Amino acid sequence: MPHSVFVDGAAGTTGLEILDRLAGRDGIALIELDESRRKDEGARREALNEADIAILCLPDEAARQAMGLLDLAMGTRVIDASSAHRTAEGWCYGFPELVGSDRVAEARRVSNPGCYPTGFLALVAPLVREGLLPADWPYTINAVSGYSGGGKSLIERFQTDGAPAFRAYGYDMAHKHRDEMKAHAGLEHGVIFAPSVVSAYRGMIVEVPLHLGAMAGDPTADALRSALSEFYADSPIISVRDGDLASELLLEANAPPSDAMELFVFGNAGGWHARLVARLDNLGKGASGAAIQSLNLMCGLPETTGLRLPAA
Ligand SMILES: NC(=O)C1=CN([C@@H]2O[C@H](COP(=O)(O)OP(=O)(O)OC[C@H]3O[C@@H](n4cnc5c(N)ncnc54)[C@H](OP(=O)(O)O)[C@@H]3O)[C@@H](O)[C@H]2O)C=CC1
Ligand SMILES: CC(=O)N[C@@H](CCC(=O)OP(=O)(O)O)C(=O)O
Repeated sequence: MPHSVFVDGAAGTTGLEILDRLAGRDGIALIELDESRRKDEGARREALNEADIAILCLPDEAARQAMGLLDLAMGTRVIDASSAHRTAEGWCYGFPELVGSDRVAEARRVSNPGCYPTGFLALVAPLVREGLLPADWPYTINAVSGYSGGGKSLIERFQTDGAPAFRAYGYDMAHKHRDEMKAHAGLEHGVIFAPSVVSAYRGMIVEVPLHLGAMAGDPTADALRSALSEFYADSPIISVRDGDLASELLLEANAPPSDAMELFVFGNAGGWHARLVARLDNLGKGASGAAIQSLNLMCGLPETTGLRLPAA
């Protein structure tokens, strides 16, 4: 029997990329609502409850409302791409490399990680867990994203005459991703997060600069890189690159979709300064690709089925 899947918010940026990854896949039967019914509450209620798995690609408030439309007796499992449930009780954080594929495979409620937290957590969470980086450090994250990260409204803003070339934001110091980063890295302090947007459709670079020399235990950039390489050795999605090979990291204006994520650890000659960097597609491992990875696990399929990964 195929697994029936309903994407609520299928006409949005994340939803469309999920449909693209599901196109032509065996074992999946899509439940679709046409344009006239896609926001109709009754039609959505019916589709949500008919599905084996519902993927919510909605703004936070609409995602919470969708959860209220579910009849628990129907047993629909949920993957929520919004930030409504990322630190909520009873939800599995959909980052299989960090929480374990088995936990995602068995979960009834999976919260898809945010795009920026995906880069930050991939770099920092394993190193904190292994005691190589302190949990009580005041971490800072500098990041740049393609404009599709802001959904339809930001896409329109960046594709209209007079669009900015660069937009820095988050100056209220209260970006919604901060709690998610702190919670899932197991940190003691809130992070300082400096996000920005460039005039490229997709892609992001997330950087964590570190004064290693001021940390107890004197971790070195080489030690951090080795630990990450070992941690992700079996991952077909996350790879650790040799920092010596990169003197610059680029985002292409028209990059194709990718579900891969590359990690870099750059260190200075003395080894007391490091820059931990993740490069990923905000719509790939940062959103739609991650949702498909979780969907695959929940359906008992190989976790990379349907993902957009570069040829090995
Ligand atoms: N874009 C990205 O890179 C990432 C996005 N996310 C998250 O994924 C979710 C979706 O984001 P994104 O795709 O970018 O946003 P978009 O704005 O591109 O799409 C949201 C879609 O939801 C639809 N929608 C809004 N309210 C309702 C409702 N009540 N019922 C049914 N449909 C509704 C919108 O309809 P309409 O078309 O009429 O506006 C739109 O099609 C958000 O929570 C976002 O934070 C997470 C990680 C990365
Ligand atoms: C460029 C841009 O605007 N990005 C979004 C985050 C995108 C994302 O990860 O979405 P969630 O809302 O699901 O967390 C922002 O900063 O709010």
